[in-house]
Amino acid sequence: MENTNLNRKNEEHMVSIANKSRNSCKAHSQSLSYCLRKSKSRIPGGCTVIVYETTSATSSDRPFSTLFSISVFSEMVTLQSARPLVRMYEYRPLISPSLGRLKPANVAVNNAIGPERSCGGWGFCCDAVTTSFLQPFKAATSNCSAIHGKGCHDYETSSGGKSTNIVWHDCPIGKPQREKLIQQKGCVIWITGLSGSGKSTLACALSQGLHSRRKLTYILDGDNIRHGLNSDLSFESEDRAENIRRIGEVASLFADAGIICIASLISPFRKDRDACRALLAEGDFIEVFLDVPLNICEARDPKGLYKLCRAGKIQGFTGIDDPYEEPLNSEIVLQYKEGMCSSAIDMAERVISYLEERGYLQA
Ligand SMILES: Nc1ncnc2c1ncn2[C@@H]1O[C@H](COP(=O)(O)OS(=O)(=O)O)[C@@H](OP(=O)(O)O)[C@H]1O
Ligand SMILES: Nc1ncnc2c1ncn2[C@@H]1O[C@H](COP(=O)(O)OP(=O)(O)O)[C@@H](O)[C@H]1O
Repeated sequence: MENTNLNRKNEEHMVSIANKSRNSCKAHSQSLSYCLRKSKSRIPGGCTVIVYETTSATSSDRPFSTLFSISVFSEMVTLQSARPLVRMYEYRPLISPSLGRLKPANVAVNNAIGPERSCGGWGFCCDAVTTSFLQPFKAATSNCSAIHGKGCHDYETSSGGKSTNIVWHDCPIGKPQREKLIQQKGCVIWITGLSGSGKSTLACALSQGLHSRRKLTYILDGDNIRHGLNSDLSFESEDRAENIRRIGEVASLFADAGIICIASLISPFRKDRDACRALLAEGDFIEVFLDVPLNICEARDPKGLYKLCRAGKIQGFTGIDDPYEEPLNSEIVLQYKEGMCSSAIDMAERVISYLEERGYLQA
């Protein structure tokens, strides 16, 4: 009897937060799990959440995405019998920047997994009231049993890379509270382009333009970060990927702090940029492609690096003997046209207008 009441209560709670989230998603075109996280909705104790891959879907606007299904069950599910309270779908990148390649699952919802068969998908039970929808993804590692384990715990531990038995701590002061305080919305402006395309100049003009409007920014410039945090990294492709991953993670923390973070780095590989995009809520990652042809960048050559490369003194230089994958769907493309290049200030104003139109310059 007690259990039935608990299940009914859970069911009502989950349906109400799902409805609320769907409505707010419509309004803000944000992902369901993000909305749930943002609305601080909680999965009730005793529920099971299963996240699994529904289809591998690639389309022109979501080239690296997979459709995932998130199902919430009212209790610890048993095979065959389970009917989810709520089922949601959401696109997620195939590659998780912090967890590597996500493990594809092979379960159908009516063949839902229980604790004893946890590795068919990413199931885990959540008992702690602090569980939020962010965590199924954070917790989704190949080591499902560590999550599902022997049942519910007071604290749900998860794994991330080499860290095991870690617990996500929440605080009532979150991004919205910080944003209200500084009257702006945290986001990442990701400037990509060849060496010499004008990334650092644009980043600086943008920071100045926003500063004069009393908006808080911080620049993460590839060159600068390689002097400190990333000084252990070379220009080999794995190290470039790690450079981008770290800067993406730091940028997302800045955005979470409510700051307009301007990341300016070559970031030559699409999948690395898309992985950084996936760290943020929809809309909060604004990719700016400085589309300047190689011959113009080479003619500028402010650091003399192209000359050194042509002289054979530098190997693996982007655009010469190392690849640059142009973005396909940048929010903003700033193009160099037939001898015409807008000034950095004009370009910065275009980005600022974009932010203004989308409400990022107010809380
Ligand atoms: N091999 C090679 N290829 C490209 N760039 C090189 C290389 N060696 C040194 N540099 C200098 O490093 C700056 C690029 O660093 P990033 O961190 O932005 O690069 S990456 O995103 O990891 O590809 C880049 O700075 P920018 O000119 O500001 O782009 C160069 O000054
Ligand atoms: N909009 C622009 N028009 C003309 N020259 C520019 C523009 N932006 C940057 N530059 C010049 O191009 C060179 C490279 O700029 P920089 O910002 O250092 O590029 P990156 O950071 O992409 O290597 C510098 O000499 C800079 O003065």
